[in-house]
Amino acid sequence: MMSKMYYEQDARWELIQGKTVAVIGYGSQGHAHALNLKDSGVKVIVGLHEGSKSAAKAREDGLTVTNVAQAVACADITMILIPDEKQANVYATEIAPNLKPGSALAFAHGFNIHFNQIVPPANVDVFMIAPKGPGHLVRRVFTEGKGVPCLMAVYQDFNGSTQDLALAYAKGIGGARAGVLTTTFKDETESDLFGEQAVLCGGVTELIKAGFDTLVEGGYEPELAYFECLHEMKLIVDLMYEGGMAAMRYSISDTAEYGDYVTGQRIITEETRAEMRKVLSEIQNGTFARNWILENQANRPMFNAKRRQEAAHNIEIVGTELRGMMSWLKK
Ligand SMILES: NC(=O)C1=CN([C@@H]2O[C@H](COP(=O)(O)OP(=O)(O)OC[C@H]3O[C@@H](n4cnc5c(N)ncnc54)[C@H](OP(=O)(O)O)[C@@H]3O)[C@@H](O)[C@H]2O)C=CC1
Ligand SMILES: CC[C@](O)(C(C)=O)C(=O)O
Ligand SMILES: [Mg+2]
Ligand SMILES: [Mg+2]
Repeated sequence: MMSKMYYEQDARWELIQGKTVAVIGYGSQGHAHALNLKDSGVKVIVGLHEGSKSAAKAREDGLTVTNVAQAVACADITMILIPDEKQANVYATEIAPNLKPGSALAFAHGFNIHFNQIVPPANVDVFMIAPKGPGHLVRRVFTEGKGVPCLMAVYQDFNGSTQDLALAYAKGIGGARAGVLTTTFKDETESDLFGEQAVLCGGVTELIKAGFDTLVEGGYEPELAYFECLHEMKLIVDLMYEGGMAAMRYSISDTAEYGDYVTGQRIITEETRAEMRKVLSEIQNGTFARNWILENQANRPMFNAKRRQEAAHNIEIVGTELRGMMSWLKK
């Protein structure tokens, strides 16, 4: 059975009204949560470290900025929105010693709780509101009067109303305009990691590059390969986003639809599906989390090398040139 979906009218706004939210971090999610909450009438303090690059931006945006310890000390809700790999250390040194008993600790992703990198004290509420979209869209769609759907989970219910508090928080960032689905920290963490690795980020970028490389190796112009494999991806995904696969297939030619049916399964084969199951099991058994934690402890040798290699791929060079000519992409 489908989990219950909550909307704005289900939220008990009085639980967050008059409260102070410390948003720790002012990056992709941080700026969106802080600004959306402020626009919803919630008191927000942004907590950042000494010498933070984003502090000036937060102040320019009209927010109060302090160090992390001070922000946490006066907060009723502390939302941790710094990178996952930095959270455990900042939690131990600056957040835990300043958490008010009876306050709430909140996350937008369950990694650190689920994999035991953060173990909260028993006298706080612990919840998650995880927007199912990038932070910049969480802000953009809010300013357009819409919202990004969110997952909601409660890990610890000290005050007895943590789920209602979480829902009020989701309303404050605009998520309840689109719908808020209940889940657990475990299910959000595992499904989010799987989705971004196998489908949304890892899967899609490798698929696009493989298509681009095949066309270029076949003698076609890189510009043509870029339009075909990357640019048009958004247009096709937009149709699926709006109406599912059937709506996309309604809009494309029957030739494309026939090609879709006969070729798709030659690309995503049983071998690919078996590998997906392996990826999922390595997420579930903690192998991925351990590797990511160790990679950071080693100062990211693999991550940094891969970032450099990926930036040098021909599709990025051609894409930068072509996007420079797309007047509609310029601010
Ligand atoms: N990115 C996304 O859209 C999504 C992210 N999430 C989750 O949200 C959380 C935040 O991710 P994301 O928004 O990508 O994070 P970002 O990488 O965008 O966070 C960067 C922010 O954290 C600050 N920061 C870095 N180190 C510290 C520190 N030691 N103390 C205080 N502030 C610090 C940075 O400051 P500085 O100015 O110095 O760089 C910057 O303001 C994660 O749990 C993630 O999994 C969930 C859904 C989607
Ligand atoms: C898809 C990547 C994501 O999970 C997200 C934007 O939802 C993330 O961790 O950034
Ligand atoms: Mg995600
Ligand atoms: Mg994620």
